[in-house]
Amino acid sequence: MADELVHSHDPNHPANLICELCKIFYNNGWVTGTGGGISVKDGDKIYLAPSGVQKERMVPENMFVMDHPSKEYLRRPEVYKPSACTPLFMAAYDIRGAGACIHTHSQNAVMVSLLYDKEFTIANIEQIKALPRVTEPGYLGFFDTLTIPIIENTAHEEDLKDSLEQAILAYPGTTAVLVRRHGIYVWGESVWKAKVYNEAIDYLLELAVKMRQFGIAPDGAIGSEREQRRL
Ligand SMILES: CSCCC(=O)C(=O)COP(=O)(O)O
Ligand SMILES: [Zn+2]
Repeated sequence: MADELVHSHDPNHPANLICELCKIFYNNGWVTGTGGGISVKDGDKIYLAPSGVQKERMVPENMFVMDHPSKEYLRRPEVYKPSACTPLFMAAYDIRGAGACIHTHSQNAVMVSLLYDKEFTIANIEQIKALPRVTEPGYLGFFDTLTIPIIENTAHEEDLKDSLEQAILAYPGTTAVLVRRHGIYVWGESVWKAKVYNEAIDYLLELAVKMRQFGIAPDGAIGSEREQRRL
């Protein structure tokens, strides 16, 4: 097998990064119980994790490598199947030209998907400034509203492909899609941007759940929370 594709002493090699980042994600409760994962693109090569494994225990030799232009596997460990998230990751690469895509089973994402209908919105929170405008250069501002579409879950992860693609096209400004009762997909131009976007979004999802518990609308006008405190 083409082991040279995944063996490297460079900590920034995609096969090493996937293992390192999945440990961090596991410790955040984002990829526990084998759920979730991350894919990284390096030039024409797409690095993918195996399906159904403990994501925090993976080693570089477990990785699949796909040639993006031909969609042929350059490396395919025989004992595993590629992640069921592969068609979803491919949507981020094909439609948005992403450099990495993260999928988590964050409870904050699941809770928000239960509290909101078609889309999640939040405004006037400093952390929004970590997120990109996407349709134009630069980042959202404090007074902007972050909107993330929500799609319905399916019995099998790979069957989410069509609705995820539709959501990406319907929301050209989004860098994430929530999946009801399941989790979230977040992508970015590079692995580090995807990581930061996922962290910022998860922070905002958690905050929104807490705000709603206090009767504060996460996309409400500034000052409305003070009205709430006076009640
Ligand atoms: C309990 S995990 C169910 C499958 C799933 O939702 C997921 O994200 C993991 O898929 P993979 O094939 O990468 O293990
Ligand atoms: Zn999943």
